[in-house]
Amino acid sequence: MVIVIAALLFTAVRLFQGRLSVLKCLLLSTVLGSTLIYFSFQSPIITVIWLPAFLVGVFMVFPFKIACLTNITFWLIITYLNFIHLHIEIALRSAMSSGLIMLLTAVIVKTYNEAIHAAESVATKDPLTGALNRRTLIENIELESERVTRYGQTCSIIMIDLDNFKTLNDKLGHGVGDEMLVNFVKLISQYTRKNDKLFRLGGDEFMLLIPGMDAQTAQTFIARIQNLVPAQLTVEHVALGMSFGVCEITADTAVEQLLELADQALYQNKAQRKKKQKDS
Ligand SMILES: Nc1nc2c(ncn2[C@@H]2O[C@H](COP(=O)(O)OP(=O)(O)OP(=O)(O)O)[C@@H](O)[C@H]2O)c(=O)[nH]1
Repeated sequence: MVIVIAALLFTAVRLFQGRLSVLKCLLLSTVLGSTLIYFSFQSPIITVIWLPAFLVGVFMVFPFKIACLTNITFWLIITYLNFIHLHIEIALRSAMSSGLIMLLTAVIVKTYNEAIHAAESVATKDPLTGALNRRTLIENIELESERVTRYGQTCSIIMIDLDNFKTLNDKLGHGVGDEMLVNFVKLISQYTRKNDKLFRLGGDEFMLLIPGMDAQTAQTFIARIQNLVPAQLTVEHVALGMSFGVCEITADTAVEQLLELADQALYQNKAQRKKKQKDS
C-alpha cells in the first residue's frame, strides 16, 4: 500500500516537474527502495510482488543512467535479502523475472530516448552541417533579447556569408561545396564557446549568437577569425572568404529589426570587401 501511494506520488511529481534533479532522484529512490528493503524483512513475499513495479517505476521517473544505477543497486540488495529470507526457488525465480523486466524496460526506455533525441535533432538542426536551423534562430534571439531587457546582459549576433562560394560550387561541384560547409561549421565551432550558437540560415549564410558579448568585442572577435576561412578552407585557387554583419541586441528591439540591422551590416561589409578586392 505504502509503495503504491509512493509510486503514485512520484509519478505525479515527475509529471509536474519534468526532469528531476540528481539529488531528488537519490532521495526518492532511497525512500522507495528502503521501503522495499523494510518489507523484505517484514514480509519478504511482498517484495517479490512489488520489485518489478519498483524497477519499471524508477525508469519512468528518473533519467536513464541514474535509473540504471538505482535499479541495479536495489535489485542486488533485494535479491540478496530474498535468498536469505525466502525459499531458494522463489528467490531465484524472483531474481530472474525482475532482472528480465529491468533489462527489457531499459531497452525500451533507451530506444524511446534515442527516438526523441533524433526527432529533436531533425526539428532543430540543419541536416548537412549539424548547425542549428533557421527555425530555432528566432526563439533563441527572443530568449537572449529578454535577458538583455530584463537583466541588462549583453549579446551580439553576427551574420556571416561566405565569399565566392558559388565559384567553388561551379568549379569543383556541389559535393565539394557541401564538404566545405561542413568544415566551415567545424572550424567556427573550434573558435566559439559552449554558450555560443551557430545557425545556418540557408545556402552559405550563417548566424552566430554570442551571449555576453557587446558589439565592440564582436568586432575584435571577427578580426581574430577573419582569416580562418581563406587560410584553412581555400581549395584549388578558389579564394573563399567571410563577410560579417554585427548587431548587438538592445532592450525591447524586435527580432525582425535586429535581423534587418545585421543583414544591412553584412551587405555593407560585403560591398566594402568586393571594392577592396577590385582595387587591389
Ligand atoms: N554545395 C552547396 N551549395 C549550396 C547549398 N545551398 C546553396 N548553395 C549554393 O550556394 C551559392 C550561394 O550563392 P551566393 O552567396 O550568391 O554565392 P557567392 O559566390 O558566395 O557570392 P558572394 O556572397 O557575393 O561572394 C549558390 O550557388 C547556391 O546554389 C548547399 O546546401 N550546398
